[in-house]
Amino acid sequence: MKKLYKHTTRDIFAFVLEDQRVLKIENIFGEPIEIPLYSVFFKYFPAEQGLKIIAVDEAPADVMDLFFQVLRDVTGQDYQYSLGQVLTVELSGQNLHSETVSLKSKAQKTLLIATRNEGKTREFKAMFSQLGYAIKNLNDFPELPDVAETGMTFEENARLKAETISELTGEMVLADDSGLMVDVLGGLPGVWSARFAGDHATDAANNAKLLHELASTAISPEKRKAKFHTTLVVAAPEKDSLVVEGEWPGEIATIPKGDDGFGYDPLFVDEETGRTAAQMTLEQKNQVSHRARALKNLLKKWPEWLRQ
Ligand SMILES: O=P(O)(O)OP(=O)(O)OP(=O)(O)OC[C@H]1O[C@@H](n2cnc3c(O)ncnc32)[C@H](O)[C@@H]1O
Ligand SMILES: [Mg+2]
Repeated sequence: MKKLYKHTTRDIFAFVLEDQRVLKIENIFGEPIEIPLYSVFFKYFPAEQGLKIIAVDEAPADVMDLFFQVLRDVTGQDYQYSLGQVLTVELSGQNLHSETVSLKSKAQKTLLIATRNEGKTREFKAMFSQLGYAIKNLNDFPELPDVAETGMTFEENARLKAETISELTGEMVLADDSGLMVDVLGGLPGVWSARFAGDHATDAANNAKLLHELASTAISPEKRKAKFHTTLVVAAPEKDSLVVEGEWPGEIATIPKGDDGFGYDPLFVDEETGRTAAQMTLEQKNQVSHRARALKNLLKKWPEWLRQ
């Protein structure tokens, strides 16, 4: 028999999941509840075990309370917490953990993007803020693992990132796998864009390698045709993932230009305007980029997919 925990006054229940390292928080009747407990869960909850919390009404502070009650019970440690702008966890009067949090207001939804790339995240933040979503990425959850991109296609890698993190958190998760595809290089660097000049290569090293590869073979502009590609995957528990793509045609400049953006932006010349992506403001890039086009395709399918 699973041990069932219940909040002292509210109809909020919890039980421990054996052999499943997830934290699932469900709200039966209302909106999904956003509660900043993942870091604490992955840090302190016994390894190999998960927790499912079911709330009958939306009461984030009481869900917190029940979570810490269970944590104390399963660890035998007297963890205490306080919650304001910052969530702190204490043991025997000693501060163990501090994290800036905002308990979700009903109007604002949060979407987790399975990326550690702050350049991508900035672009998504701007695009999603117009849709009423706040964005978090994996840098907000240091306890979540890095997902190895072992796939040979953008879709395989985007699925790996979205589905792994969704399984671990029990939340809906978006992932982006993207890259630059240069015609004369047969589509390279493609899925290897982040690692073109070697594992953990800097953007500058990747750009230098690209210029080097094109120096002898591709002198004329028509030989320097390229496109940016994005595949987006949204994964959620008990659902088949949603997959969409977007592409942005252009060519590779002979010298880097512009200071904005990230990655290959200083070398990627937009076909329409002749400017590099790094010469555009974030807003301008978000009108035309591969990521923006993929998001547009996502928004066409997302509402129907959410209803399924
Ligand atoms: O996997 P995550 O954590 O999302 O971050 P990443 O940087 O490894 O991202 P990818 O695996 O999708 O690799 C894509 C690489 O392609 C490049 N890239 C993707 N989109 C870009 C853009 O909009 N502008 C410039 N370069 C981009 C950039 O070098 C990225 O590191
Ligand atoms: Mg990556």
